[in-house]
Amino acid sequence: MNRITLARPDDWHLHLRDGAMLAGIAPESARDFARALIMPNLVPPVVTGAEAAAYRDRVLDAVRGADFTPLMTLYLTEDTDPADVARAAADGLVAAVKLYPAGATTNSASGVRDFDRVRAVLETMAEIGLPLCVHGEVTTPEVDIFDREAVFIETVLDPIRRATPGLRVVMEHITTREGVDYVRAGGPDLAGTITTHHLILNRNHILVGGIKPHYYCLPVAKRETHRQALLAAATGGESCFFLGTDSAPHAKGTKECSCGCAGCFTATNTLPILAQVFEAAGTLDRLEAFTSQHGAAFYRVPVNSGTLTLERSPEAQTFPAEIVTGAGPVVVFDPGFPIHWRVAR
Ligand SMILES: NC(=O)N[C@@H](CC(=O)O)C(=O)O
Ligand SMILES: [Zn+2]
Ligand SMILES: [Zn+2]
Repeated sequence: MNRITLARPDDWHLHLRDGAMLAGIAPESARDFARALIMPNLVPPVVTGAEAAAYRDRVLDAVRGADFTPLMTLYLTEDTDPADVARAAADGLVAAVKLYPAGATTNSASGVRDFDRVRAVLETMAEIGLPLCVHGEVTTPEVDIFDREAVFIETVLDPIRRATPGLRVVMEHITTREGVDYVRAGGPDLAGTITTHHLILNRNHILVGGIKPHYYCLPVAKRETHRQALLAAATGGESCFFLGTDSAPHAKGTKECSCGCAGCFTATNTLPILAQVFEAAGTLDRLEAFTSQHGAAFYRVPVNSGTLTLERSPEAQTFPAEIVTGAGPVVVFDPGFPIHWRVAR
């Protein structure tokens, strides 16, 4: 197959930042994606409906003219007001609430420490059907970083779900076989997003032959067996798994330094990379389900009416190595193998 046409894709987990970074990188997503779920981990975070409305306007300014709808999220804190969440959902302003365990990842200092303190918000969300998106890692210093997702499922996520019947949950950027198995067994109220880079990277890619700061993200890539489980989940056609790129721009200098930031920037070339990965797996016919259908179904929005066509050429494609922004250059994810697909313009 040399050409494939999909309903326009959605990115169900995207970081667009703010200010000069937002202005520089938002077009990279708006070019190929019709909608994206915009993460609220700004500094300070997007906590209230009013803050989400203002941020949505800034995102719309940044993509000026593009056919792109930002779906906003609220950052869950121990002080979040359930009534404000319910209002923002009823107004169609927010599509989800995001749970960051305090200290788990980039800009998560305002996250949740005591899960009992967010019980009322979670109960309201269960009543109105508003999904909770979860960064699923414990932050306990004793727990090994490669085990943090699996331990989170057992000690945090499963208890929350049992205590809050009807709560709809998305386990974001799953990185382990345990995550895949938990989502698969979780029934219609549970889904999992999978990133582009976690379909490609295992932990060797980060560490063997020299440290690769642009392959460092959280949750960190795991052993090859876990990557294979993620690949089987993404390409297997099961409706509980869909694309959330977690494209997370950081200025080059803040990744290439002695304490580099976590995040891979994949917005620019995600769809060509995914076409290559699905083709290699012999499942190109399931790419559209992963990029454009399953997520829409979980979030109860129609599949996009526009289309996007990918075409294959014998020669490898080249993509920009960096995106220039007013906040510094952002290095574009390099999968480490040739990509023969490009988006037809
Ligand atoms: N994934 C990352 O490594 N980083 C994300 C935060 C996140 O999604 O956890 C970021 O905001 O940079
Ligand atoms: Zn995260
Ligand atoms: Zn993220």
